[in-house]
Amino acid sequence: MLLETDGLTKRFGGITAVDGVDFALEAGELCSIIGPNGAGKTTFFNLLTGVLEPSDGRIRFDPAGGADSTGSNGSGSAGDDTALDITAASPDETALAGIHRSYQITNLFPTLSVLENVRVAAQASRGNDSWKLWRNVSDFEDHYAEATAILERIGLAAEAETVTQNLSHGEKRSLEVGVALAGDPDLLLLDEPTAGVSSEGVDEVVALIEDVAEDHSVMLIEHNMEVVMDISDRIAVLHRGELIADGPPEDVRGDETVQEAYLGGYGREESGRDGGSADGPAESDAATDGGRQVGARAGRRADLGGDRP
Ligand SMILES: Nc1ncnc2c1ncn2[C@@H]1O[C@H](COP(=O)(O)OP(=O)(O)OP(=O)(O)O)[C@@H](O)[C@H]1O
Repeated sequence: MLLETDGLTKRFGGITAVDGVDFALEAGELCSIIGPNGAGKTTFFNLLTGVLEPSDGRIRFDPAGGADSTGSNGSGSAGDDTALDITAASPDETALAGIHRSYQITNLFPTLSVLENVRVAAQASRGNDSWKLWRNVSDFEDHYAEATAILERIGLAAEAETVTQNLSHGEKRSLEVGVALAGDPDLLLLDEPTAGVSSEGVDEVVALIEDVAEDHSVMLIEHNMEVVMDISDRIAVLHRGELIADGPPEDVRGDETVQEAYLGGYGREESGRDGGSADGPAESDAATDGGRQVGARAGRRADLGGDRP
């Protein structure tokens, strides 16, 4: 197990934003967190990254156990000796432990170049030592090389010298993912990476998430249900701070409680149109919906393999 929460709770005065959540993530999973506005999704991310301290409960993170479990279907446990208790960790500490995050509202340096945004993140991800004035010049070269490789991966190599504020909204969201990738985290938390992105841009951001999920564990907050149903290995549903469902997309889509709390009929219509396929929307349906190719994530892995720097 890579990440485990046990009774995780956050209260703000009389509001319980996250309410006794028991959640676990296996290494290599892409798990989407969905739920209505105010369900507690961002608060959950804020707890996992140390932005907020829990009122109750515990968070454990086990990159070593997670690494061991890759390929063996999660034999490690966050209860093993290698697990870190990050319940009270600061954002710096969770980042150094291997949890990086992108934000709902863009969090880039607008006047720096695209390359500089990633290079600075690569430098910062090495911890405080990398800021020392007498640091080795080869550190700069390493950070530069890492940033360049990340730009290749996120499709922004041609924009390396562009001032960030001149990027399109979709490109900025991709760059956010690039910044989160710097320092090679074990777990990436992506907060609404497609928010505000045009339909053509959504395709690119989704392809990037799928690519990144090939060699990282990913948790994704996303309101676009087509994206969520398409790319998730698993979906966890929060409602009024409680985890009301947690399972594969087809199970969550068919869950009556989830339908009532959030989906409001989504997927029932899909089942009617595509003959009840459990693998998500049919290709023909998706082609009329923004032209985006859909299909089970596992089915696309072969296409994506080997393209990365
Ligand atoms: N710092 C805060 N102080 C007080 N209440 C807060 C704070 N942050 C969040 N809340 C409350 O906690 C609840 C959960 O909010 P949260 O932002 O986590 O929901 P969400 O599921 O991310 O919503 P959205 O989809 O709209 O982003 C809401 O009732 C919200 O008003």
